[in-house]
Amino acid sequence: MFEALKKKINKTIKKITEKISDKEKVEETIKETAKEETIEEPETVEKVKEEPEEGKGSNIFSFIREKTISEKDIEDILWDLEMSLLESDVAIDVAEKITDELKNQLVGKKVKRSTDIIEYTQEAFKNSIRDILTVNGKDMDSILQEKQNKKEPFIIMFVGINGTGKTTTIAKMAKYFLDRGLKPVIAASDTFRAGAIEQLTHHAEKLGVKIIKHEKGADPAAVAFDAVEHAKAKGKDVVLIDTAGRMQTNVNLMDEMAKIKRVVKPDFIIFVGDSLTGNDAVEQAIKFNESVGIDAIILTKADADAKGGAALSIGYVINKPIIFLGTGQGYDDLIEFKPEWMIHQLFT
Ligand SMILES: Nc1nc2c(ncn2[C@@H]2O[C@H](COP(=O)(O)OP(=O)(O)OP(=O)(O)O)[C@@H](O)[C@H]2O)c(=O)[nH]1
Repeated sequence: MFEALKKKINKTIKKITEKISDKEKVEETIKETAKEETIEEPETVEKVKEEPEEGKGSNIFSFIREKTISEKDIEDILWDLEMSLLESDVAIDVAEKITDELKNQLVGKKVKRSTDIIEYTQEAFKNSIRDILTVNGKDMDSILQEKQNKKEPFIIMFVGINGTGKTTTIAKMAKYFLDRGLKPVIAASDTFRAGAIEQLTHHAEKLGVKIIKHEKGADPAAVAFDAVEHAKAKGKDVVLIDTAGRMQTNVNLMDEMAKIKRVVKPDFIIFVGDSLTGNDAVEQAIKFNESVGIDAIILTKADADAKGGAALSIGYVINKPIIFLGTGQGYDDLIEFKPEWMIHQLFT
């Protein structure tokens, strides 16, 4: 997951370290000290730099003369970084924020050893990524708890275009609530395609979850309404509403979403996007947020996503948190998304 993004970060850290470390000076000092201390001379400076773990060659790193990092030292490298982030489908605002924050945090720093540079640059990266990913929003668990206290069903509406993995995600969420001892019911409100109703029915049967469905072409809001009524009557805890996803630009579709919203007043609206589509997922999220209003994001197919551009950008751009990532086709392939989790993926 996110291997390409991880590579870009490591490459930038390496480039900054090489640029700031005075290579000639290091080589010279290594030779002198090797003579004085009769320590074994390393083959090349690069070799030592490739092994910056504690203890290994640590005396070598201390030979770099103290230096203050200047803007000039890193501007070209940050420019290259920004370009390569854009190539990875990182949104422009996010790519700019990362490079600006790196610049702010690094320029003026005094460094004595290349390990300082590695450490500072890594910290600067982590801080800027943490800032970008930390988006406050409605807390799903607190709302669920409130609804439980009131003995009312928690109503979640899922929006997003076809093919992103919305149906599979609804099934995964049904499993998520089942695993927590809650009783979900599914509303097949994508009545535009018969296939969607069939597919959802298949998942519901496999999970042993009740599905409320009407014929193809029926009013999606009526299906959602019936599911909520069913939940109230049968003491179900959560209503999971599927919706159509013809095209995010389709006015009728957005009207349909607005009608479902008006009729069932969902407690929580989740946008489901395919992380592999990068900037397209971000654009879709913007459109759905503008016309329906969304509370949180689930990004699917993160297991196959090397770029990580959508995961890094989508929450920041629409100012709504990613709450889960889809990581496979199985019902349990859903992980809670936390900024620290992503930082861990990128830096270990
Ligand atoms: N690898 C992987 N595949 C996924 C994930 N989520 C969904 N898929 C697959 O993506 C394909 C599309 O998923 P669906 O759930 O059918 O997508 P949808 O958005 O409901 O699309 P429609 O059925 O066209 O409305 C299916 O083959 C899923 O198994 C995921 O997190 N990882």
